[in-house]
Amino acid sequence: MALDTQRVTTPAVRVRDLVRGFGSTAVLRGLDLDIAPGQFVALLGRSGSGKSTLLRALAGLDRGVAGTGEIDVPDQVAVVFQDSRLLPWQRVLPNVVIGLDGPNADRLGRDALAEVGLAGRERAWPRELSGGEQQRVALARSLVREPALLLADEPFGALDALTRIRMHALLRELCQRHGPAVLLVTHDVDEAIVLADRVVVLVDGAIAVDRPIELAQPRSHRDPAFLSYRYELLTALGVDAE
Ligand SMILES: Nc1ncnc2c1ncn2[C@@H]1O[C@H](COP(=O)(O)OP(=O)(O)OP(=O)(O)O)[C@@H](O)[C@H]1O
Repeated sequence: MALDTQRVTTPAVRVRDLVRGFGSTAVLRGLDLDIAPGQFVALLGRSGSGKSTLLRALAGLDRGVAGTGEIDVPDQVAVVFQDSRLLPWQRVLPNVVIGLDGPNADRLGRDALAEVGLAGRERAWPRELSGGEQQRVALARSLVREPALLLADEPFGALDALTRIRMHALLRELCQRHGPAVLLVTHDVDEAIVLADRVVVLVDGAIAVDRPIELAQPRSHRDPAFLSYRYELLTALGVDAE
């Protein structure tokens, strides 16, 4: 019983008093953030506010940077960036299962590709895929590892508006099925409201707004409640939301 209680209350991500800077410039100034297991959090902030710095810190990618504070993340963390970072000299399937051991790796990779709508493209080269398809492969490569935490830095930033909308639905579906905690960095307020259980806004190096999005899925931009979240978040970002 005590163990169960502990499991329910232990966050997937726990950040306390995180300070990160470059030279004399402080970027994160005592940031606190918890993300519950399976929770989808979108991170908004103005350009240069430190969103990628936070994500890189959580991913363990910034060891050279001066900083203090506590960061607890699960062992299994996957990261998706704006560009797919596929190896151009490897076909699609080997890109998905790269670094994966065991006799089932190829089968798991094929299943993951089918999940992202790319069954039959296992032997294609990355250059033969569209930008959206390459991001689908990047998602398959992440999810085949069943991460407890998915970190995504503007994963749809380079895609056209229609592809972006399709990718939103896909990401939401994949996350519901696989259940990782998610931290999605985005510039796009609507994307944050469409996808996230909770939206946090980074201002002056700390979380200034932490807003649960209490709308059923799928979410409509025309819903008055959607517009009210948009107004609040744009205002927090210092954008004239009138
Ligand atoms: N390796 C680095 N060396 C020096 N300064 C850096 C480095 N990485 C980031 N910075 C600085 O830290 C600040 C925050 O950068 P970061 O990339 O985290 O912002 P961001 O919120 O992700 O911005 P954007 O939305 O434009 O991608 C910026 O002022 C940036 O110039």
